[in-house]
Amino acid sequence: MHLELATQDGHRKDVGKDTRSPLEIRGLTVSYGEKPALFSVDATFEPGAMTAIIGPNGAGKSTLLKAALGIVKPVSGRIRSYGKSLSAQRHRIAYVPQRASVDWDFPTRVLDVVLMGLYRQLGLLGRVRPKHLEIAMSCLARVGMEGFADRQIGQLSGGQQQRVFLARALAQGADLYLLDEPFAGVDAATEKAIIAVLKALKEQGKTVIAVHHDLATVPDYFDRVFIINTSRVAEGPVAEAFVPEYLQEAYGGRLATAQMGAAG
Ligand SMILES: Nc1ncnc2c1ncn2[C@@H]1O[C@H](COP(=O)(O)OP(=O)(O)OP(=O)(O)O)[C@@H](O)[C@H]1O
Repeated sequence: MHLELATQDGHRKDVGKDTRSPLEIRGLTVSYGEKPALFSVDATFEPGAMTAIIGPNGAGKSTLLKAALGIVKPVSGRIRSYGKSLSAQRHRIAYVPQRASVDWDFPTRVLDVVLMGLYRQLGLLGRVRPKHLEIAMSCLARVGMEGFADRQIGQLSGGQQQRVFLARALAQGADLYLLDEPFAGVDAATEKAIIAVLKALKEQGKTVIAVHHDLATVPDYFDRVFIINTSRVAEGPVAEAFVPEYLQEAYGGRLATAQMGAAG
């Protein structure tokens, strides 16, 4: 059974762990044109774990996250979250999109981006109260960006932008965090800061699923991997699934390149 209490800041506090899979995918096929981007994918993500989604370029990793969020419509398949339909659980899922997919010229303050994470609490009128500002500022502090609240997002570095989007996800107080290449184009300090935040979320029993490219850091950062190349190749704990046999199957001759990319 799963119980939730509302804390003073309005965030949910879990008093009993939800042991149901935060994301369960069955027979998922997605197609943008004739060739499927995902074909008959099954996946059961473990609650409270950090899972890396890995696979070569064009393998369908981003598409898998987008389908899990209902952003792209599948041709067929079923997606459940914590035992219920996606629409019933959407509020429990936070998303940090690929940085390249965001329009950074849009005139928005850092603080406003983070406040977007509080959309459920702000309600239809969107009236921002002191408690909302407090939550937003504390989320910015968690990613080391409290000094940038009044800046325009377009004026930030890539690493700073990524931290702000993570702060927005934190403000949502979600249980499942989906991140699309959170370390792409960020500096080493930001990468360290982001991984620390993600590990802290895991300590709180949250689930983290991230599309990840750097194979060298998989064992340090993640508990589990989901390896994909249009279809599922392997899924499991790093020690069992992150092995040459499956990596070779997914990357083929591109494995050497992927590893070199990871090392460099
Ligand atoms: N909006 C779109 N319209 C048409 N084709 C698309 C679209 N988005 C993705 N695709 C295609 O679907 C396939 C899977 O793309 P996706 O971005 O999910 O892969 P990926 O594994 O995340 O790739 P990468 O590692 O290069 O980011 C690719 O062949 C891509 O070209």
